[in-house]
Amino acid sequence: MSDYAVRPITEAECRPTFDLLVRSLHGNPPPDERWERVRESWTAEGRTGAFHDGEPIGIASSFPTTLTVPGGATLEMAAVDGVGVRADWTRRGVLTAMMDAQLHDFAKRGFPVAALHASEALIYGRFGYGVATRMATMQVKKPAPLREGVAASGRVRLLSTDEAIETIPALYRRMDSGRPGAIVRPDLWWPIAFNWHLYADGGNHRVAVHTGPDGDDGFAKFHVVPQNTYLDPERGAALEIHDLHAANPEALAGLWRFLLSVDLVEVVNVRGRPVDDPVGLLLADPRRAQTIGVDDELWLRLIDVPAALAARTYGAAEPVVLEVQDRMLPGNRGRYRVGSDGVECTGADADLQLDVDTLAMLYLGGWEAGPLALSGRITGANAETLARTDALFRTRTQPWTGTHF
Ligand SMILES: CC(=O)SCCNC(=O)CCNC(=O)[C@H](O)C(C)(C)COP(=O)(O)OP(=O)(O)OC[C@H]1O[C@@H](n2cnc3c(N)ncnc32)[C@H](O)[C@@H]1OP(=O)(O)O
Repeated sequence: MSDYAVRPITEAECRPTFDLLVRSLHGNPPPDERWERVRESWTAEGRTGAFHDGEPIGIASSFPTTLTVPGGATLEMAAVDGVGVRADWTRRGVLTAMMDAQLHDFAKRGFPVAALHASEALIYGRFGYGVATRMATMQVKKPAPLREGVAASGRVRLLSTDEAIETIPALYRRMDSGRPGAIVRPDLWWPIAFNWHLYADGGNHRVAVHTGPDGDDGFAKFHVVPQNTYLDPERGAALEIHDLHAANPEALAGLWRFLLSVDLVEVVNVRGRPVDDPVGLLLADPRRAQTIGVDDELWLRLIDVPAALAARTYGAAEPVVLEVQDRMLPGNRGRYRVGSDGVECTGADADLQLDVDTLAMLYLGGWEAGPLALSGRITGANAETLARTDALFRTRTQPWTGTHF
């Protein structure tokens, strides 16, 4: 029998579990004033803790949102936003116990999918999470003027902290990209993930908004980091973009034109962009923009495989029969016939076998079946079956979430 208990946290346990999370990520727990700004975002609902003698030793937190899937439908999603185990309790199965409790809780509450961003890539595959979207890190070296003829006729203005907190959530809501992988940012996301960084003690980020003919249609949150030193006093700063969303090509170009024009900056860095981000194509000299890394973004967990498979659309191809394994949620095990006319459970012979984490990788269209087979994640398929799988699962745009949680 274990010497800790895993259970939902109470309201009184919100702050100690938040502090535990922050400490597990090597941060400093917030003083009272900062805690006041985020406490409404960290309620007891959806938070599972591990306790020893009444003291929290682990936390696995989540909030409800929705995920856009290929074809444009949205699915209720549990967003796992904070996982940590106290350093003196690690590698004793605390996370495993919390994940088990959390997955069954999500199933009971009717979430067909869950997702997270992983601090390390070795942790979550064992619990059935697979990398469903990837993100690019890009760097633009100045000077980097836009290509002649790029339409960027709108205006960009900087917001005060209060204006940003007031206006950006509504602007983001209006900019539904329809891209597979996008999520709704619920009210509780903003204080903890966006507003927090606008205050001097949280990062001093600035927010720029683009206005086109129909009103505000894009924004960028950024932060300028000095790079000058005693021996190199004139070195330009690095401008780091933390959140960039545009409703149309003109807004995207207008925001980039502004960000690349900020004085005393020699380089603009941006993480978390879609892997098909077009910034290089906007520039007169495309080599000024480089993709310097591609990382995993959204780790997706299919909680209810039949419901998730049925929610998305598929390309035109003959059906494939997938045989799915799931160690933690055995109800998902089985064979599914996936075709352009829909999905059904079947007793037919399987065309290929895969685990539920690999199915999550295919699900939003972020991976081709070939590399998944070459790496042993898909078994039993010949080249024709893999081509058919791609024709069914491939999406028009690369999936991208663009919201960190
Ligand atoms: C969604 C998010 O919030 S991501 C943030 C995750 N949190 C952090 O990174 C904070 C710092 N780390 C921690 O708090 C903890 O180390 C955790 C949460 C990552 C892991 O918690 P633990 O209680 O140690 O995990 P647990 O003992 O259940 O380990 C389960 C398995 O995963 C493995 N594992 C756990 N963490 C890691 C890791 N960081 N790297 C490699 N393997 C790991 C264990 O070795 C174990 O493997 P086994 O089943 O083959 O023996």
